[in-house]
Amino acid sequence: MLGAPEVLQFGKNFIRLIHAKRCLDVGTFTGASALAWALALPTDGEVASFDVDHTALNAVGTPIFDKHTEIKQKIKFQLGPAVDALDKLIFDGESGKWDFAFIDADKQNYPKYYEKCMTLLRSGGVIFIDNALWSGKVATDPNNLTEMGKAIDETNKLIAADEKADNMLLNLGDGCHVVFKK
Ligand SMILES: C[S@@+](CC[C@H](N)C(=O)[O-])C[C@H]1O[C@@H](n2cnc3c(N)ncnc32)[C@H](O)[C@@H]1O
Repeated sequence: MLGAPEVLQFGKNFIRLIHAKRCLDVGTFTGASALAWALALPTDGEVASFDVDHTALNAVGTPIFDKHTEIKQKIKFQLGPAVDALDKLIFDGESGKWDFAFIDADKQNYPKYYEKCMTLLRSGGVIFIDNALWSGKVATDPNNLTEMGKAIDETNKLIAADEKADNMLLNLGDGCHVVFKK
């Protein structure tokens, strides 16, 4: 599912506010979130977008990106598990060199995505975690969560307890957990 338009717009505003140049996009789907970040970045900005499946990207996003090469040249779409891709960036010495991350792939891996994106972000960088309220269930029905809901709840608690971060969990879209790396 696409990120909610208000979440994508909010992210674009943050990217401009923190003068971001390098964005991690965990979960490509059609490429809508990668497009949003690319539109907010300067000409020399870059988005690394990860997904295990490029069916939706090829069907919906690629025909649009092909017509707009100035946007396409800012985005690198990588096929494969995002955990592996983030680990490779860390292995390649990319820690502390990214400005913004959007976490919006498989929910079970959210805690791992959070930790890896925190490693990759510079001080002052920002992470958005999408679906952080999980239709409100993490607040209203915390004892009856699915495995996906439990992973989101775990991530929210991990963030709240993280001394390396300041955070705000917003009722925006399906919940947007905004994290500031100190
Ligand atoms: C909610 S969609 C992403 C939507 C996109 N961020 C947007 O706003 O347009 C989630 C995506 O995560 C991908 N995904 C699922 N498991 C994954 C994994 N292990 N690694 C990378 N991507 C994964 C799915 O294939 C799906 O396209």
